[in-house]
Amino acid sequence: MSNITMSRQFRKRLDIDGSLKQRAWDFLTKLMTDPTSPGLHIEPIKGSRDPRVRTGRVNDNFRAVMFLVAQQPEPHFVLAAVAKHDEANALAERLVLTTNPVTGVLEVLEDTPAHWVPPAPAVSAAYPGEAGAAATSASESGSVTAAEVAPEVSPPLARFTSADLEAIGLSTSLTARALSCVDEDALIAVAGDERLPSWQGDALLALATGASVADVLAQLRPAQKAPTAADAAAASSAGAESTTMDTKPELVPEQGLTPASDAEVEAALAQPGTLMDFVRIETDNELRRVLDGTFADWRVFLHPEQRHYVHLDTNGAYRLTGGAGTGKTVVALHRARHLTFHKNDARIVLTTFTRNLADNLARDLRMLDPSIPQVRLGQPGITVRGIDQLALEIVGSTPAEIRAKAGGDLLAAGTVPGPLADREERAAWADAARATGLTGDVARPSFLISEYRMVILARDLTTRADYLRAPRPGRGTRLSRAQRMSIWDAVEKYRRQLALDQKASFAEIAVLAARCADATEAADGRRPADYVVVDEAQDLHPGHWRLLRALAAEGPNDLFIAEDSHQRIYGEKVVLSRYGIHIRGRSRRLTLNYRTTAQNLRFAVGILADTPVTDLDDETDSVAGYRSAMNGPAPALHPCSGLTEELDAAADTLRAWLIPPTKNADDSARAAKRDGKALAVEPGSLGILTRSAAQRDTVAQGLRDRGIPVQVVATQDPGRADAPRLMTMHRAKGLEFSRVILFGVDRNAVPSAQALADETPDERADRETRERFLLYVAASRARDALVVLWTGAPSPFLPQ
Ligand SMILES: Nc1ncnc2c1ncn2[C@@H]1O[C@H](COP(=O)(O)OP(=O)(O)OP(=O)(O)O)[C@@H](O)[C@H]1O
Repeated sequence: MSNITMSRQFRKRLDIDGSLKQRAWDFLTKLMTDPTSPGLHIEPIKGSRDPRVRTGRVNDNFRAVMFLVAQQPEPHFVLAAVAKHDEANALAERLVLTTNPVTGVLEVLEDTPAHWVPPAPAVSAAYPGEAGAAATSASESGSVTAAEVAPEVSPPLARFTSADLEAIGLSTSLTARALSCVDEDALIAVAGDERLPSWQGDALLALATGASVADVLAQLRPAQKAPTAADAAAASSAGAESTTMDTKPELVPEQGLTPASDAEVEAALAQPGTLMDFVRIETDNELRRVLDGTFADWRVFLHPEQRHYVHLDTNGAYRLTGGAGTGKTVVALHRARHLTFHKNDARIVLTTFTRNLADNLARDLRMLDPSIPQVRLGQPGITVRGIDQLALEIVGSTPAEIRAKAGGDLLAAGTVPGPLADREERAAWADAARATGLTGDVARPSFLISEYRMVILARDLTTRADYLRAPRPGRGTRLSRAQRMSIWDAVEKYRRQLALDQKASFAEIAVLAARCADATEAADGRRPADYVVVDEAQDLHPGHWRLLRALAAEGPNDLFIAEDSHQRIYGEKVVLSRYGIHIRGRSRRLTLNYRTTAQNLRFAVGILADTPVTDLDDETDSVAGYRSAMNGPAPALHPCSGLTEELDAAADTLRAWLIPPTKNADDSARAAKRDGKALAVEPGSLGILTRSAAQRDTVAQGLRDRGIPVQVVATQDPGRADAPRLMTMHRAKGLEFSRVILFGVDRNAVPSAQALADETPDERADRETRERFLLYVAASRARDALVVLWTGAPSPFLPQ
């Protein structure tokens, strides 16, 4: 038997050449069960820099390059690479398994001075410095600042000296390169280099976006004391040789690398930075989990921050926020899985805003770990549901007598109400307002729906007297006593009608479900879940929060909330403490974007334009430190003169993306894949997003007329890979695409003039903010490329 640890590069290579995967599975299972098996052909390499290096036969052409790092109690192999025979042997000669002397992170480095240094960054012509010049300067003075390197510009690392960067464990040459970057794009080119250990690129970007040296070290070495300013100063004045708290004389030397001892390797495997690039595999099941499916980093290699929040034991409700694409959903999935191991027979609810998003969560959870039971509510395992679906299930499954008692004013004699569609809900309020003679802004269905949801249901008000007295925090429109009286008349009328129809809005069903869960607990002492994990929480309304509070008893790890206040596109702002959910002091933010290129991210953040945003704790939320390590083209902005031209532009863009297959397409695709180059995109990974459903249907017809088939995604996603997906911006919430066209981003469409007109004057400002957030959500769905089209005047939300 043996243990194996697999590097990200090794796993990735198997995906580039899919046929290797089965062979790798055979090789690795054999290696784990009997490392002495002669079929493995494990051989040391003569003259290798690291004496522990071995190669093994994966198939006739390919060999694995690995390190045998321990023999006792069982052999332990660290798999570094898989490559063609000769390439593997050559690599094996040069590779060294080492640990970073400062951070203790495991690193596989080539023992050649140049290899791990990324190509020269694209610096502007005005920039006088060279990486070499910076390095010379650093070695002469012991420390050089980015501002010294490029005095006439404001480099992203201007706040730091070379000693600062070296104190984190970055090599002298990488430090020089990073400090020589005059703008963010240049730094991303350096930091995003695939060959760098992941933690190093991330550390550079974190420093560039506001983190301190101490912050970076605290994340990478959580158990150790972060250096103080005095430590840093001492390190700086002592020069590179003594900047580290380690006793080693040199920081990440680039030649003459010292192989790490077995004990150092063992210790490194526990470091969060190591787990960004390495995974230890001890069982067949774990091996299957790592190898199965297409390569998806998120299933195996988490950022140290993400890992922290997955494993964190909380004292009660906990909130994780972060910009679009920072991996909140990934953390929610891993955390739900982690909680299944937390206690025997744990009952976990993983929920989100819509049924479609819940279907995606269920799919991704299966992808993450098919062995985790996805179960019905109340059973051991994970129940994945949209929050409204969950509410309906609870109401439906509560014994009739308990439900009847809990229902009170909201239920017709213990029935299970049918949910009202949005349209029906608006009509019911319009009828109630008309019937009771309610007039003015407060008679608008949009106002009444929100008053009912945010005040009456939120506080479970059942009498007129309660409503007349109730505080209405956060409501934009002030109400006189007479207005409240009239509104209550409308509420009674609305409720009577719904009781007759045996219907209820989803907001009412959520409150009913909360009451049912409370009543069941009072009757038999048990709530439906032990732990609740909720994603996309920024859009939940007070009824949802009451339900979430009622699902699991208050206690450690009871409620984990993933949200981004900048993506609130549906409901009004909610402050959780008003609903018995206390997160003060238990709230953190993710900042590394894994989805979008830095160019798209900058554009999406530009849409927010410093709009003041408060979070579920009523504290200011910001996008500080939000960063991406991926480079791509700048978003393309196309003004058009009319609908025809806009449709032509969309069709041309899609055609260019959907490169038509040529005679030799198969060969070139295979070659591109083998070389790790980008392929022409899958049609189903392209997204076209519109502000309204009507516009979506116009675009569908327009594109089909131009010979481009599209899949219109309304409620259910057909999920076909053979045509671009067309949907509203609202429907795209929580999704992602390789490339996106935002269609019709005109002044009247975003913000939607119709949506604004629907609101009372006092509620209009919040609605406008939500329209801005909607454009931010839409723009942040694109991974690689973003095209924005409009006719006439552009949306005022587009960044200049
Ligand atoms: N550790 C990781 N390694 C690689 N990819 C990751 C990692 N974490 C997240 N991703 C990828 O980044 C993308 C965004 O992740 P995710 O959907 O979890 O972000 P999010 O914060 O929930 O986004 P949004 O708020 O926009 O819904 C996904 O493609 C996901 O697979």
